[in-house]
Amino acid sequence: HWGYGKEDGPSIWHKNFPTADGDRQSPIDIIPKEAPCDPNLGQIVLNYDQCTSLNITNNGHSVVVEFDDTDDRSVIQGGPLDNPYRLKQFHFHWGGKGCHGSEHTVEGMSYASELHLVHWNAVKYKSFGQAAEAPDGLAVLGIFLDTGDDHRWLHMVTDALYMVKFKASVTDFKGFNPKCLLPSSLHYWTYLGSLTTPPLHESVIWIVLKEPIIVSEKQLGKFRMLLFSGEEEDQRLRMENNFRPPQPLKGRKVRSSN
Ligand SMILES: Nc1nnc(SCC(=O)Nc2ccc(S(N)(=O)=O)cc2)s1
Ligand SMILES: [Zn+2]
Repeated sequence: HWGYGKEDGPSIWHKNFPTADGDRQSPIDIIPKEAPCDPNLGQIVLNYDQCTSLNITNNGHSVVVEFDDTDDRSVIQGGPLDNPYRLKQFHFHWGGKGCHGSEHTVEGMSYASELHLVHWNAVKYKSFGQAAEAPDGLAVLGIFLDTGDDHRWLHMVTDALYMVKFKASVTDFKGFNPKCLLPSSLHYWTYLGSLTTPPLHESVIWIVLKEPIIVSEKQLGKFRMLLFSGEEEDQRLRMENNFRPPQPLKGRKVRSSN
């Protein structure tokens, strides 16, 4: 199976997932001066107030908070999107102690971590799985995490991490509204890309916010107590550096909201 190690990491994924060498792979290095402002790009609108988080789980690659996506309760719309996209889950990517772990980079600079809010086009497709294989099926909102003071709400996620230390563990996680994890500005870059982990489907409209949120080293450290490995496995592989490096742009244009 795939992972982030020497034997099963991003440089090997192409063997089982040939899409890894495709023309619209993610993440990418974003170069702001090569991402012109497009006046036709409206603002993005997030309606998360009725959202229903269900559980938090360690899937062996990241920690994921899943939502009830059986109706249009929580959606993202506007910006580059032609339809509202339904919130399905959010998860994080992070580095090791002291080194950075974001997936997108900005002029070669990486942040400490990156939060991905994953949405799917329930107007055009009947299921997440079907949308995940369509060129306009998914919209992922990427938010950079930088280090500084404690984030006043992130503790609600980090306090639950001890419950999902091992791969395949899951615990209830109701009533969490991810709106509290947004930065003050919703200015963004957008481009056509892919899932950043296998199956690497080229089905994502990426919306990456320019302004990072600030979390503390202590809060980030709690993510590193998670394990890639399951309770029954003997080796204790600490979950860290679960990020894919930037991929070739292959002529794609990155646009900027104002
Ligand atoms: N038919 C299918 N069902 N499910 C899948 S893939 C499951 C899934 O949500 N994968 C996923 C992988 C990476 C990302 S990410 N890091 O946000 O690009 C988001 C989501 S394909
Ligand atoms: Zn992700």
